[in-house]
Amino acid sequence: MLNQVYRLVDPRQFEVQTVAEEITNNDIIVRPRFLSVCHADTRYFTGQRPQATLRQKLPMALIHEGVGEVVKDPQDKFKPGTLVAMVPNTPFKTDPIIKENYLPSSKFRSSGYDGFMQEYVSLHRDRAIVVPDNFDHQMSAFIEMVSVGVHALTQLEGVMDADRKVIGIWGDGNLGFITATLVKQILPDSQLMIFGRHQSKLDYFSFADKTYLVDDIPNDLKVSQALECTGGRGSESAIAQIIQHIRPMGTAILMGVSEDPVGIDTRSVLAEGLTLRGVSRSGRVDFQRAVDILTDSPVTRERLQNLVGFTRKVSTIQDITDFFEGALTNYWGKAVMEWDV
Ligand SMILES: NC(=O)C1=CN([C@@H]2O[C@H](COP(=O)(O)OP(=O)(O)OC[C@H]3O[C@@H](n4cnc5c(N)ncnc54)[C@H](OP(=O)(O)O)[C@@H]3O)[C@@H](O)[C@H]2O)C=CC1
Ligand SMILES: O=C(CO)[C@H](O)[C@H](O)COP(=O)(O)O
Ligand SMILES: [Zn+2]
Repeated sequence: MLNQVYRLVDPRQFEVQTVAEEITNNDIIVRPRFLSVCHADTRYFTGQRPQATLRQKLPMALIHEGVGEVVKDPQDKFKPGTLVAMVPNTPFKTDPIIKENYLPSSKFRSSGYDGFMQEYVSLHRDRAIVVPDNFDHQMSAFIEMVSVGVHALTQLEGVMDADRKVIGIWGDGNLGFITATLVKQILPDSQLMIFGRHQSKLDYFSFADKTYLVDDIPNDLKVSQALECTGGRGSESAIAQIIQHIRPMGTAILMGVSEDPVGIDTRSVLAEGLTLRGVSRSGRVDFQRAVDILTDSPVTRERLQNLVGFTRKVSTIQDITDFFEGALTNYWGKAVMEWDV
């Protein structure tokens, strides 16, 4: 198949390249419909990754969050027109212990391998998860990020001690909001507290039990377990506050990506017997659990629809560039493009 792939060739510069692709009987062809931007994509778009990383990874199609319509299935199992969420992680090996998203042999789209900004995406058939008809399409575009939140909470469930009284989330942006909605479904008996930098963003977390600005947290406040959803330089102070406010032997799940190493007060981590668990990306099972939670919970779907922040139809390279520039200045919510190239 000859495919048109929209690749970032240099920071802020996209180019369409024609690529010959081999399709096997195990693949399906999907036409992308709604695509959502992750911070990882904006770091490539703006050239915030180190020069050596950019040299190694570009040219590359961005975007690892999206839904599309099945165009062709050689096995006729997916009907043409079926809406599917595309799983960006493509494993080539299995391991009894290491999950697919942590296997070094797996390929992750828009991080070294072409993402979803293509005319057609060829997917191994187990990388497509059917999206129910009653899901909002723009919200469905970021099911990948929901699956990351699901993966984080699944990891927390496996690691944490019996104290689930208070779950604290640091970060008042997209990942914090998604993870917060999931805490309400996965740990419904826990009190949910959000710690953020912007009152106007914290106001969106109306379903949380309590929200705090990070410079106004009571000294004696304690959380049982914590999730860090900040990233960048903000991770350092968020992790420091988590260490200060988590109960002894609590678990902190770290999700925010920082370009430079951040300092951690290991003396306190040791003294209090804390567990720090890193979480990155997600696998097929997390996507399926995410879709199941959304299917069973209309209120979660409604909350996540509130996270659609900036949308636009894109048809040309100029539209794509303008869309990414717009996503950079968008204050609240996910940037979702209707892919019409
Ligand atoms: N592990 C994974 O698989 C994934 C990781 N990520 C990463 O998660 C991070 C967050 O992504 P996203 O939610 O989309 O980004 P957002 O910018 O939407 O949200 C981050 C929010 O956290 C706030 N913040 C910064 N520092 C602190 C702090 N110390 N305490 C509390 N809040 C703070 C930010 O405020 P301000 O803007 O003022 O700094 C911002 O409002 C990024 O690094 C992203 O790359 C995203 C997806 C998956
Ligand atoms: O966003 C993510 C998953 O949804 C990850 O943070 C992202 O894949 C990290 O990739 P990179 O190493 O290219 O920054
Ligand atoms: Zn992402």
